[in-house]
Parts: sequence; C-alpha cells; structure tokens
Amino acid sequence: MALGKLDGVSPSLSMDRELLSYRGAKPLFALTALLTTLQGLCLILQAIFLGRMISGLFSGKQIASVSSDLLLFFIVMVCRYFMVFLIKRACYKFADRTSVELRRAFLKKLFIIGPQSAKREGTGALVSLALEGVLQARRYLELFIPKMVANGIIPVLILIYVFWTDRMSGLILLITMPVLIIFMILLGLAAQKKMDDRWASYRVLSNHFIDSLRGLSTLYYLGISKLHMRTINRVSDKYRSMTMGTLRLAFLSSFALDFFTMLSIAFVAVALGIRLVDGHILLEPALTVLILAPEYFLPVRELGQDYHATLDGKEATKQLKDYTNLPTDLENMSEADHQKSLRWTKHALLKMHDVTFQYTDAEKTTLREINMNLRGLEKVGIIGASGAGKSTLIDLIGGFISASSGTVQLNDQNFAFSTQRWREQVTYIPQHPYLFSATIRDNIAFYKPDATDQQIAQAVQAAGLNGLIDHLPEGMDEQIGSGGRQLSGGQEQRVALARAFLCDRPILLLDEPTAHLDIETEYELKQPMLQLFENKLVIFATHRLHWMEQMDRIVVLHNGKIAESGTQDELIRKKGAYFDMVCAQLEGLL
Ligand SMILES: Nc1ncnc2c1ncn2[C@@H]1O[C@H](COP(=O)(O)OP(=O)(O)OP(=O)(O)O)[C@@H](O)[C@H]1O
Repeated sequence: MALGKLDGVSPSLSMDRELLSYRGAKPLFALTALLTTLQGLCLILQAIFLGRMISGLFSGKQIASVSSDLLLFFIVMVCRYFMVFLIKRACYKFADRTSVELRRAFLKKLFIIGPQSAKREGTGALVSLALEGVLQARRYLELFIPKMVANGIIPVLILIYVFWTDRMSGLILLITMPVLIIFMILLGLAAQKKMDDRWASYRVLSNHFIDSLRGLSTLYYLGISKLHMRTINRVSDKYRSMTMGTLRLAFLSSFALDFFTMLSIAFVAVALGIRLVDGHILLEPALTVLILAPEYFLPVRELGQDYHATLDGKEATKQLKDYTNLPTDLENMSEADHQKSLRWTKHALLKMHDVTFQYTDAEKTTLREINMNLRGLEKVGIIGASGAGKSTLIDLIGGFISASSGTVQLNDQNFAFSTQRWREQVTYIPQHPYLFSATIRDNIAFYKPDATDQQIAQAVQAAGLNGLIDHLPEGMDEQIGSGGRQLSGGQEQRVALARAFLCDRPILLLDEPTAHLDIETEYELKQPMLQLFENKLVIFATHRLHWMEQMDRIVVLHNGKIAESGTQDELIRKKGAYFDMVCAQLEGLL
C-alpha cells in the first residue's frame, strides 16, 4: 500500500490514496464530492427551515403561516435523500466493477505464477481471497468511499454556517472534533493490529481446513482423524476468539464515539440555553445550531462504525492488490520478446547460464549455477537424492517459478520460461495429476475442449485407458474426480497420459509420475509413456533409475547443483555420483 500504517487507522484525517489508483476512482470521488456538497447544503437548509418553523410556532404563529417553511423543508429533505441515493448508486457501481476487475487480475496472476503460488500462500488462503476476499473488498469500497468524502465535506460546511450564525457554538464544535478524531485514531490503531492478527489466523484456518480435507483418508488410515479434530477445533477457536476481540473493540469504539458525541452536543446545548435565557441569542439561530450539531458529528460516527465493519475488506483489498503486483518476468518482457520466443522444433536450442533459484522463505539457494542446454527432441533424465532440487528444476522449466538470477536463451534470444508461448508448448505430468469433477471425456479433453470424438478415442487407446472405460457403466460419460468414481493411481496417470496424447505439445515435463505406483503398474504404463515421449523434448525427474535406459542424457543433481551429466554409458564409466546411485539401488535389490 502506498500509505503507511497510520493512514489505515486515521481514515477521517487522511484518504487511502491507493483507492485513487482504481479505474474510474477519480471521477467517482469528484462526483461524490459534488453530490455530498449539495447534500450538505440541503442539510443546512433543512435545519434553517425547521428552526424557523419551530420558533415561528413557538412565538404564536398559525400553522398556515409556516406552511411555506414546512413545504421547503420537505422539498430539501427529498433533495437530500435523492443525493444520498445517487451517491450510493455511483459507489455501488464502482465497487461492483472494481471488485470484478480485482478478481480477474488476481486470477490472471494466479495462472501466470502457477502452482508455486498455491504452495507458498496455501490453497485455502488463495481460495478465500478469491471468493470472500473479493466480496469484502467490494463492501469496503462501497461503504467507505461515500463515508470518507462525507467526512471531509459535511462537518466543514456545517462548521462554516455555525461560525457565521453563532461563534461560541462554532468554537465548541471546532474544539471537540479533534478530541473525537484522536480517540478514533487510538482505537483504529488497536483495531488494525487486531485485524492483522485476525487475517493471519484466517489464512491459517483456511489452509488448515483444506489440508485436513485433502488428507482426511490418510488421517483415517493412520487412526488419528479424531485427534486431528481437536487441532481443527483449536485453530477455529483461535479464529473465533480473535473475531470476538475485534467485535469487542468495534462495540467499545461505537459506544465511546456515541458518548463523546453526546457530550459535545450537550456542551453546545448548555451554552446555547444559558445565552438564550440571558437573551444573548435568539431562539431561531439557537434552534438551527442545535439541530445541526448532531449532523456535524454524524459522518465521523458513521465512518467510525463502518471502519470496523469494513476493516477486513480493506485488508482483503490490500492482499488482492499486493498479489496482483507480484513481479513476474512474463510481464517484464516486451511484446517483441514474446514474438521472438519461437516454437519448439527438433532444431531448437535452449541454454541456461548460471541460473539460480531461491524460495522466498528459504535460507539458502535451492538451485545453484545451473548451466545446461536442452536440444530438439532429446530425452533428459533428472536424478538426484531427495531434496536435491529435481522438482524445483522442473517447476523452473515449466515456468511455475522464475529464476532468481542467470540467463536463459532460446535460439540465442533472451527468454523467460513464464512466457505464454513457452507454456502453450509444455505438457506437465506430476506425481498426482489433478482430476476435475467431470466426466472422463471432459477430463481428457480439458486442455483441448474442441477435440473430436475420434481424436479422444485415439488418445484413450494410446494411453491404454480403453480397458477401464469399457467396464464403466457410463463409459466415457462416467463422472470422475471429487464426488465421482475414484480411480487408482495408475488409472489417474493414464488419464494424464491421454490428456498429453491429445494435446500433443512438443515439450513434456514429468515430475516423478510413477513414484507412488507399484512396480507392476509402472511397468504397464511404461510402454504408453515411451510412445508419448516420441517426437518430443522430454525432461523426466525420477528416482527410478530403470528409466535412464531410455534417456539420451542424464543430469545428476546434488544439493541444487549439477554434479555431473552425460549419457548413461559415460556416467557409468566415470564412476561418479550416478554410478554410486546405481550401485546403491542394486544393493537395495540384492
Ligand atoms: N515451496 C518451498 N519453499 C521453500 N523451500 C522449498 C519449497 N519447495 C521445496 N523446497 C526446498 O527446496 C529443496 C529442493 O526441493 P525439491 O522438491 O526440488 O527436491 P526434489 O529433488 O524434487 O526432492 P524429492 O525427490 O523428495 O521430491 C528442498 O530442500 C526443499 O526443502
């Protein structure tokens, strides 16, 4: 956010400048300011007519003789509420449009950053931000803008009029307002702290809940699902008590604001009463000032109340903005650079020079001095001990994360893996491919929805899925994914293979796709997988060394660095890290 912490807690004094950066915000502020000024003038006229009417009746006039004041009073009242209606409508439209844009920008960024951001932020937190966060942001924009503008205009108009009518009352109003505002700032500071804690607790709760749902079967098999219930209760309870704390503060703040306001109005009333009795002021101006006094404090009170109600919206808006402002090299590249990134062909050459990568929350770099070339349609095996950086390297090449330093060139032109052109050419098969809650047909054709039945049938055949589909009651229309038929790990992997066959993209990234399968299932999958590898650049990270037979080149990672690379024969002859791994696996078998 452009403003510091104090700006967030002293809304009556300063405006959240970030709001002005939204599309259409400046005209909205101008329109709201104009309408609020008119509304303020109506309010003063209303008080004048009401004061004149009451003092007229008090001095013995007939109702008929004050009827013109009564009529004018109603006319300005209608005008005033018409202004309120116009302001609300304009702010609603702005909030609606801005929240849609915020969500769109958020989702766009989510797709650019990819799964890495889900790993970092947590799926639950991202889902909450995209759904509830956007609604809260909308409420904040809708409520806060008119209140903020009213706060800057109406008290000033009233104060000018009161000063002009009765200097003493003007002075009381002028002195009491800063006291009220300082009090609001103090409460706001405490509220902001509480809201920060509450938001952090909400993120933990969302992530925890989603993780628990995902891991429910594991927890059940381990016999600790009941035990885990207690953890969920604890996390929920923490969130509940934080919410109650924030609410307590909000109630306290409302009470204190009302109390101070009433006290200030009482000062004005007593001062007016004494001077009225002494004959230093007439009834009509005294009444007008007295009617205006509560209106003078009303915007501050309303802002104070809505401030607490919309604090979570303010925080959500900040989170959404911060997320969409995260830098990616895709955005740093010019359109010309995009065009330069050529389609991957059998002659293509990609060079990585001194590439490093460090996770934001990690202490040391995960990938270091990666110097590696990828050519045409070669098959490259990535191996290394657990934690060596295989998945990170695959994520980097897939464009899910961006290198911290180093250069990447595609056909001798600077290039970033996160470009759309690159991603459109990549198929990624992870250990657990995601199955959408849809039919098998839709799942297979997810990345190519316009595929014909014949193309899908060919992909099914190539992936060896026809045996399964023939036995399903609904065939290709069988529902799978959450809520549908559960597939085995091998069957899920075959769906992923069918997707890859159908997409037929020239680059294939595999991150331990068979690690969770038994050896028989892996053996059954090997033949369709090898068929899929044909005419593609394949980068295959795995622990299972038997795949290295089919690789043109092997890259051995150790502690984030390339320990050695070459063909299988070369590495065996070299008797280095790869040789040691083969020996270790063979010893494990013997
Ligand atoms: N999101 C993350 N944030 C911080 N550190 C991470 C993150 N993901 C991985 N790491 C760390 O980076 C290092 C490399 O992890 P990576 O998953 O790439 O290794 P790997 O070789 O694929 O391991 P495995 O074979 O067990 O899957 C590890 O030390 C890991 O703890």
